[in-house]
Amino acid sequence: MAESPVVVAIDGPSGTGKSSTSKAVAVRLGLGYLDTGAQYRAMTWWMLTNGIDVDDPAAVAAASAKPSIVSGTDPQNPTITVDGTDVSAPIRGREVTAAVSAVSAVPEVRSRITELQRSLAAEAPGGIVVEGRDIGTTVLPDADVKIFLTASPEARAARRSAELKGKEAADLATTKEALARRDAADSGRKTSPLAKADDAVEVDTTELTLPQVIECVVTLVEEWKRRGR
Ligand SMILES: Nc1ncnc2c1ncn2[C@@H]1O[C@H](COP(=O)(O)OP(=O)(O)OP(=O)(O)O)[C@@H](O)[C@H]1O
Ligand SMILES: Nc1ccn([C@@H]2O[C@H](COP(=O)(O)O)[C@@H](O)[C@H]2O)c(=O)n1
Repeated sequence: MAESPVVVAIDGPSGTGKSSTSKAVAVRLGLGYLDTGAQYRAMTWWMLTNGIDVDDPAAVAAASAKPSIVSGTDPQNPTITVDGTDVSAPIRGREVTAAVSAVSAVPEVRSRITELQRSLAAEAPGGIVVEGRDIGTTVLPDADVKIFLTASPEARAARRSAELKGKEAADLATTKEALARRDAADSGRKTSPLAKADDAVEVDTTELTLPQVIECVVTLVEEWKRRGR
């Protein structure tokens, strides 16, 4: 008999390893993968490209229904398009990163993107790993397994700097400050802030390698399956 789908929610601040872990867990367990940060980045890219003032919540709200954002959920090849254009590269740029917390704080943006996330999760045939900031609390409060990843600010800044080396790299202190600023904005917004769900398992990844974090999450999902779903 085919196994029923499992829905895994992975939340946490920036640079804690959500994307790397979620993708690898999805591949290991044969699940879909959804990067919800990419959807907020895609919305932000569209606002910037279309000359919308991202610091004007009313202007962002009024435009938020316009772009068509489509996410592909194959963990081996996650995709994101806006009005048919592949935006996977530009959404990672400095301009989008600096503006995304302002755009994602707008309630109309969140309700539109939350709707997309819920339909993708419901459509995933064998189950899905969804990563973000509010998946366990708001988007999928009934997720089967909920994880909240953390890591020290130093470890997160070091990881991000290593990742950006040779691209848009800034010094470690600047990177740490930028991460702290984004986390503060994401945790402090009124609508659906970054938060750990009461029933999420917190995993501090500061002293763990990426393969150890992946193993830990796979074990939690397998334990959940063994308990009889
Ligand atoms: N446990 C770990 N040890 C060392 N490096 C790690 C670990 N987990 C992730 N990394 C590395 O840290 C960087 C950031 O990881 P990742 O993009 O998965 O984090 P994230 O939580 O999704 O960040 P964001 O929310 O900003 O997208 C990547 O280069 C990744 O390879
Ligand atoms: N569930 C989520 C996911 C993301 N955001 C916002 O998007 C930004 C970018 O996320 P990354 O994971 O790609 O770094 C993030 O800083 C949040 O502002 C969100 O609000 N909810």
